Amino acid sequence: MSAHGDPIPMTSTACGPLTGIAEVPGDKSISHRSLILGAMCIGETTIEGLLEGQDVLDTAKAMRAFGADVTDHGGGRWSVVGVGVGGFAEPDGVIDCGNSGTGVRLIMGAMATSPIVATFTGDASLNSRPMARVTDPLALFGCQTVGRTGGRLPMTLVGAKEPVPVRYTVPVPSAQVKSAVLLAGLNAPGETVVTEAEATRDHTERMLAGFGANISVVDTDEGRVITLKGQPELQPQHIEVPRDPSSAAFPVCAALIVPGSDVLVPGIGLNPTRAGLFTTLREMGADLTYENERTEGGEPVADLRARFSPDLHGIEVPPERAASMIDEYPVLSVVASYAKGQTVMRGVKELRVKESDRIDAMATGLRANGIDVEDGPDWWIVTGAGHGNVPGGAVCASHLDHRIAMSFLILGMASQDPVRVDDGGPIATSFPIFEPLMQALGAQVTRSTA
Ligand SMILES: O=C(O)C1=C[C@@H](OP(=O)(O)O)[C@@H](O)[C@H](O)C1
Ligand SMILES: C=C(OP(=O)(O)O)C(=O)O
Repeated sequence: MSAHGDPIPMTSTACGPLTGIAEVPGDKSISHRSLILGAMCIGETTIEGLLEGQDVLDTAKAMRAFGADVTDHGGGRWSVVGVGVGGFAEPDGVIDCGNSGTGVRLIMGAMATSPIVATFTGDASLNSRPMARVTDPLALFGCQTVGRTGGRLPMTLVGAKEPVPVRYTVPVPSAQVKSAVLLAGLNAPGETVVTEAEATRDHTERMLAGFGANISVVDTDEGRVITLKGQPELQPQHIEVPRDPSSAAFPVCAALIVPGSDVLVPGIGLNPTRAGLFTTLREMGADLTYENERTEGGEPVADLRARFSPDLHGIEVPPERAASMIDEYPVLSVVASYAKGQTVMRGVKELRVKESDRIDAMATGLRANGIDVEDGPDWWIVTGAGHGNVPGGAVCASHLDHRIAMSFLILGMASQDPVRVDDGGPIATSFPIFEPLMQALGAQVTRSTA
């Protein structure tokens, strides 16, 4: 089933060269944070280029339920009139975050130190994902949780009436956990200190500083130590959301594997905590260049140019790079299928607790399409068939996971036989224009009967 309706079976058939300009939508991580931080200011935050994917729309709806005035002005322009730090109202109904781990975990953090009660739920995928990783540190602030066995949604949070600041070391590499603790720390008096052994995406830290919070980040032997002074008065901002590197990954990877392709993907955020895929692809021999490198809104940005790359070869992806490309492993495994030799991916246990078990979903679907994949608890190895030799021909389950659906559709763009996915509906959570954008480049992606 699709995340929000009937399943949408889709087929991808080998196509001629992909050419043109691929303007991918706004960054999903920054879009969620723009709405949530906007809701925590007094005054009006304006946003340009907001991702209007279902995940972010569900966060917008949630911010309204907590009392913020969120308006869609059309064309990706939005405004949020916030209620201030600690000003969240108690929602009347259940907060449904749909398919979005980022949405639910960040919102739980944002409400955990206010004296209100809120109940959260999501779709079948989200309701099977671990939430104790967030509710455990939120309990240290004084927030109570009642949920299903195993720390799953639906669950109710009773926000702390008299929150205390927290010192917390994040036990898994997760920007969502780090961000939930920082957002909770906003309404606790004194200093909240979060340590992460491995650097994860740092949008929350950068944006909190932009909104006027007193926040510092220090690199130590234990990792990154983030100190936030509680109870600031956040200042409303104007935010221009950069285009999403995780969405850019799809047209970029498609261009690398389809003979004759030459695609420009302009204005992509290349924050080092997000850009690991592009480094990896270049190490694999991809013809991928950064043009017009510049800084926008404090973030490094470039236009990516990807051309067909006939000499791709497998590599061992450094495990310490995993956090900076965590959402891109599914599509990397597709490029690895077209490379010569083995692509070895280790230190990626977190892939098993995303919208689906992404190692299992990709390994099963790639094997069905004639690719050799081995996998273990926190590793997997793809043995490439090389250009022209990827059989294809299978129907793949997308498991309510947008990145799995898009990855298999990319696989079919250069395989011997078409590749089908049982449900492309979840693509709308993060990349609602994927289908027309890829078609405009020359891809043959169609809705079909599976
Ligand atoms: O903070 C964020 O915006 C995100 C963090 C990552 O999740 P984890 O924190 O679970 O690694 C990533 O997979 C997700 O797509 C977005
Ligand atoms: C993991 C993802 O998102 P989330 O955790 O927000 O559901 C993703 O977009 O790949």
